[in-house]
Amino acid sequence: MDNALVAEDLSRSYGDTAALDGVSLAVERGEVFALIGPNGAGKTTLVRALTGTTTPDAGEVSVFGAPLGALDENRISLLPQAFSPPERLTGRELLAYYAGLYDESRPVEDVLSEVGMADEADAWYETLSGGQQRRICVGSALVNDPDLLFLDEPTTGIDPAGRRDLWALIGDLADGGTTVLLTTHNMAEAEALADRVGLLADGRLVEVGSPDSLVATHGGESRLVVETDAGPDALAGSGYRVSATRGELTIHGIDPEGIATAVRALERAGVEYESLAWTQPTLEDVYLELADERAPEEPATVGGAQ
Ligand SMILES: Nc1ncnc2c1ncn2[C@@H]1O[C@H](COP(=O)(O)OP(=O)(O)OP(=O)(O)O)[C@@H](O)[C@H]1O
Repeated sequence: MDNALVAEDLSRSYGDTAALDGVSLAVERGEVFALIGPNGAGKTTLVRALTGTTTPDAGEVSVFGAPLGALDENRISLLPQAFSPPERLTGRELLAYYAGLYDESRPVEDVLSEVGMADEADAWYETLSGGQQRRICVGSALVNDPDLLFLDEPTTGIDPAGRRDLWALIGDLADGGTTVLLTTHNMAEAEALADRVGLLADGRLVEVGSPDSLVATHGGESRLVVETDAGPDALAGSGYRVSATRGELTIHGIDPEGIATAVRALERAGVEYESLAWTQPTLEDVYLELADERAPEEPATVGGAQ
């Protein structure tokens, strides 16, 4: 396998906190790998250990087959989560400043247009909106045309249209052979971009797989969500597994071909509803299941097995 990045048994503690607890990971060349996990799981620490911006207590990192210390810095780039650029510079000047740090760099104008900032390029960075600033930050990570790009929460604060533009840009970079490792709290982002997703929890990589395989293994069942004031007993005796939250009944385990029958059961039971939505499990369900961010919700079984 042709790996861009290999980490073996990385550990990093801050006092009593084990931010990384034996993380091993390999990312193939040209792959987009998304790290997800709750606040404090260790994602930023892992990115920092992989880029040499923090030194792990134990473990090894190699990039393009060489130890991190021997790497040509022109080949990698990091968009950190927190970015404090020099003050009193415009977006264009900032990108030119970062471009000047490399032996070879891309034309600043090209990068400005890629991140959608060509029109605001002459405004001072500190006067830009949060999302516009984040776009300039993303641009600063692209000026050296890296082979391996680390993006720590790249789209935080960016509006939905801008986020889609950045997803397209990241997709294009990957299609062009750039390896991308990103962290995100946006599961749609991970699902849209990543070839593989790794879930970090308490400093450990607890699950790695393609979005589809993770959803198939951990996502749970398809379901029909009914917007109604009816309670969970409304379908008693029907054999459906039903759970209720305020204003909603969820009928679990409904495949597309079972939708019509479930709707007839609702009508037979006299359940009045505002809307119906059939949903398939997503990466968000996987996340909630694996990261255990909510108490497990056991659907009440009404009237026996379906
Ligand atoms: N410089 C530091 N000093 C002390 N503790 C730290 C430091 N950096 C990280 N930690 C701790 O290490 C743990 C992992 O933090 P990290 O920032 O890597 O998590 P994260 O998954 O990136 O979180 P978030 O999603 O909130 O950005 C946390 O408990 C954090 O408080």
